[in-house]
Amino acid sequence: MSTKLKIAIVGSTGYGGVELMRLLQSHPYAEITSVISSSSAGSRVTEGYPHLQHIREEVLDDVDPQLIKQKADLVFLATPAGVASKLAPQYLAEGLKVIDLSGDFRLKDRAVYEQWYRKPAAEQADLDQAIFGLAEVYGSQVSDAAFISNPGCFPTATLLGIVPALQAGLIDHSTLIVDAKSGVSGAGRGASLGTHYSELNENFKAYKVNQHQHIPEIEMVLSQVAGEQVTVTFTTHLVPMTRGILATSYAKLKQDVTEQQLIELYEQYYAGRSFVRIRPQGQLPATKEVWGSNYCDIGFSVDPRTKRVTIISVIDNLVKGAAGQAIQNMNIMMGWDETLGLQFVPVYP
Ligand SMILES: NC(=O)C1=CN([C@@H]2O[C@H](COP(=O)(O)OP(=O)(O)OC[C@H]3O[C@@H](n4cnc5c(N)ncnc54)[C@H](OP(=O)(O)O)[C@@H]3O)[C@@H](O)[C@H]2O)C=CC1
Ligand SMILES: CC(=O)N[C@@H](CCC(=O)OP(=O)(O)O)C(=O)O
Repeated sequence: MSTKLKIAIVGSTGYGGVELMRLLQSHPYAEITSVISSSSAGSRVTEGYPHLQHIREEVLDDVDPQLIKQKADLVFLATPAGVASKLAPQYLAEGLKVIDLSGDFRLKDRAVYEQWYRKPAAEQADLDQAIFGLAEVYGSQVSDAAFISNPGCFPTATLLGIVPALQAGLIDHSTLIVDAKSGVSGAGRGASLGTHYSELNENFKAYKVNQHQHIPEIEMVLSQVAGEQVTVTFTTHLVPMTRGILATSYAKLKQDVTEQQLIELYEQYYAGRSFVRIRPQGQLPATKEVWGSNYCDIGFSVDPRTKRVTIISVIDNLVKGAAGQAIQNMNIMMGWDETLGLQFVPVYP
């Protein structure tokens, strides 16, 4: 390919933005041409992130859509909730492709967004344009898109773990319970009481119980897959580690199924997809086994006593849960192999 796709990153001073910068360095067909900050335009990326000494476009630009249009073809938005709903329509109007990492365009019902995010929702016409970028479930829609709403980190791990079993009619969805744990980088770079060292270290806590904004996103997809309304009990926990999400999903089985049958079902469902790895019988995944990579690893345990299945799925929240999945979506949008620039082996130990 002679000319590379030009990329702008809004929110490049945050964790999602900086992870996009790290990953895009090794993309063969894309190059970063603008890094953008709403609060520090004119300063240098390396002031906040000295590990990025080699970045060529290191002076931060402003969020101005016309400036970005001159410099880029595609914009990643890695901004807090409530920002992309205003910026994305402006970038789309300039003819830019947009991939939003926030929750602003995932929930198609404005009232549901406002209930869970407690912010004004995006306009309905913009919501209708945005394709929910869970490629392993909605692949063909992603390949036709110019505007992608990247899934949330917890929904990515949870949905990839549950969807094949639900679609095959193997689980009673009214019994679904999901227990999810995240490393602290999931909360972004900003300091807060709940995430500073002495609150987090040697500690393990549940948060946003029955109030997490990812509950309606998980229910939206599971309801589409089941063809009827699905509700879940979903509890998030903060773990004193930097990266990683582990989701444990429990459900009653509707029929006798062995672990080997589940493995075969999932391998079939994800055939041709590069980033979901199904573990062999008796092996359950851990967060370190996907650290720094775009993989989602899934393992099963069936309990014949309770007739329940336990599904464990793990991702790196900043890669498959955010920047890596966003680049995977960019690759699919552009008609490229989904693995371009993402063929990392997890960092271990
Ligand atoms: N961290 C994670 O694991 C994941 C995060 N996400 C989502 O991705 C988005 C980014 O998350 P993350 O990088 O962790 O968050 P951070 O808090 O680390 O960074 C967000 C960045 O957004 C920029 N920003 C803030 N306000 C505005 C504004 N009004 N206009 C433009 N830019 C603004 C800030 O940069 P500046 O002040 O320089 O403009 C800031 O650096 C969030 O919506 C988050 O929920 C999704 C999946 C996983
Ligand atoms: C550890 C931690 O605090 N994680 C965040 C993830 C937030 C996020 O990614 O939010 P959106 O997907 O809605 O943009 C949380 O649980 O709220």
